[in-house]
Amino acid sequence: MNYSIIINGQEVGQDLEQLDVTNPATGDLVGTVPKGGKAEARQATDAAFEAFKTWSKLSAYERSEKLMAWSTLIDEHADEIGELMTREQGKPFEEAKGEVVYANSFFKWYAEEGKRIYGEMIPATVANKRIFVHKQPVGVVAAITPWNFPAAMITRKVGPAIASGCTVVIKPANLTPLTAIRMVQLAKEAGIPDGVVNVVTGDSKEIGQEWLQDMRVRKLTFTGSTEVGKELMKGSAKTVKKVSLELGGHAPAIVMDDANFDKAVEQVIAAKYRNAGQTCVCINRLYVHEKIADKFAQAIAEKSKELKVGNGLEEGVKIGPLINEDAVEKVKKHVQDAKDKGANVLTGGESKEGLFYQPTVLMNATDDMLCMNDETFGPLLPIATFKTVDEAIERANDTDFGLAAYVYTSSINTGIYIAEQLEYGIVGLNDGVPSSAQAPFGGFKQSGIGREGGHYGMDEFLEVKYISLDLAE
Ligand SMILES: NC(=O)C1=CN([C@@H]2O[C@H](COP(=O)(O)OP(=O)(O)OC[C@H]3O[C@@H](n4cnc5c(N)ncnc54)[C@H](OP(=O)(O)O)[C@@H]3O)[C@@H](O)[C@H]2O)C=CC1
Ligand SMILES: O=C(O)CCCC(=O)O
Repeated sequence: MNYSIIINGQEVGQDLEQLDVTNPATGDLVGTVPKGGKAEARQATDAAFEAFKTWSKLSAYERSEKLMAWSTLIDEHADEIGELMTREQGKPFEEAKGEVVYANSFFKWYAEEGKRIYGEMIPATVANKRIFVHKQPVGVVAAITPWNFPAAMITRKVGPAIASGCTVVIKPANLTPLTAIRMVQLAKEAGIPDGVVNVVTGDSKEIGQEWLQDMRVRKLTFTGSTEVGKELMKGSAKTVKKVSLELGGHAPAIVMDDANFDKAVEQVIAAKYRNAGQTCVCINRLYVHEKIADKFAQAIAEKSKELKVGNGLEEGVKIGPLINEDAVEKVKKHVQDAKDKGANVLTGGESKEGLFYQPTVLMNATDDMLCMNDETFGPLLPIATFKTVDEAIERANDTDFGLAAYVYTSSINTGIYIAEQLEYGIVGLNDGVPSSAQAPFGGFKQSGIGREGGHYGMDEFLEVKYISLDLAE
């Protein structure tokens, strides 16, 4: 099926060169999208800029109704969108449907939160003055999104943006653009006015450059690699845009000897293998207290072995394919390097035909291994041991990244002590799946700038205006 660029509510770009979107599980063609560039990016901005004039003037209640109508249509099409996502991205169908629900939770939450963009009145120094503070939508927003969460990365940017009165131009990843296009088609059906949400596929550099240099685009929101995030941040300086970046992670998990063993095993498995390990908050390295390390590692290996690898549309599959050959090569490189440096393979350690890789657990991981220093983005779990809490914290913090970290312990004091020392934006304390629409998601250090989710995520799309009134005649 041929999918289109959507600008001002119109499906365009059929006359352009078309890019193939393939199924990573089978290599089959799933659909095509137009290879848009500078011209389409500019037209999308024109549409969003025009639409902003009326959309931003609606009441929050009117915008909320439309966003809710869009979310209702997404609910009604959850199976269809989930299947499309599995076919273009690879994650198992149940997980893809779970992502649709998660994605839609941002629309539902922000449709309500848009009604609570409160201002302030601040006591003035002199009696005849009044100081009012209120918040206004920043304007046209450019959202550039990755392939690993084709629905949720759209909604957690677009939800708060349009709830607050902004309009949006989206560039989804060319590997997985179909989910985004399908959702934007539903926006029109739901009555979101033309031009409020536009989606452009194609040459990411050209599209990105066009938006970066355009003064009318007042905000850039990006999820993806740290390398591209840094380039976009640099480029945004030319027109001094507001910027939010959600970049790479390298999540550590610390398991104390007093942890609830079974729960910790279950949570580590959940936090490791979500989306075959291709999530920036997936556990990338596991530190287990030496007293329980062997037993814990064996339990993790047993559970990992049970996970069925295969095409995400097949019954019972828990681990789909990796996104492409580069991703498989990275996992292979990390496993080989770890083996060369003395790690023992407890399970897995081999790629399978195509883009599949077996869940792999390595014991005796050491701090000099690549997998302990670089985000693997795959189903690999290296396990290291530690003796003291402070040693574990120091090793967990010894990275340029700071997105998510995990702690497992039955002692609330130890848990809070560790959580407070960790230099991470998100800490899962006995919780392997901390992400949720109402909570602030984002990183310290080179994992990013700004937060998505919750009222923090709304602020990213708002300007603060201060009005000073002098009542003196
Ligand atoms: N934080 C996270 O959630 C994610 C982290 N990553 C990390 O990044 C690694 C690489 O993944 P990858 O998909 O290549 O991530 P990228 O950062 O390359 O891609 C993310 C998005 O940015 C676009 N993009 C790429 N280059 C530019 C540019 N110069 N100007 C404007 N837009 C651009 C991409 O477009 P297109 O792909 O269409 O060219 C895509 O839409 C992963 O292995 C992982 O480690 C990846 C995805 C998500
Ligand atoms: O950036 C990512 O990898 C998506 C995070 C998914 C989540 O919200 O947990």
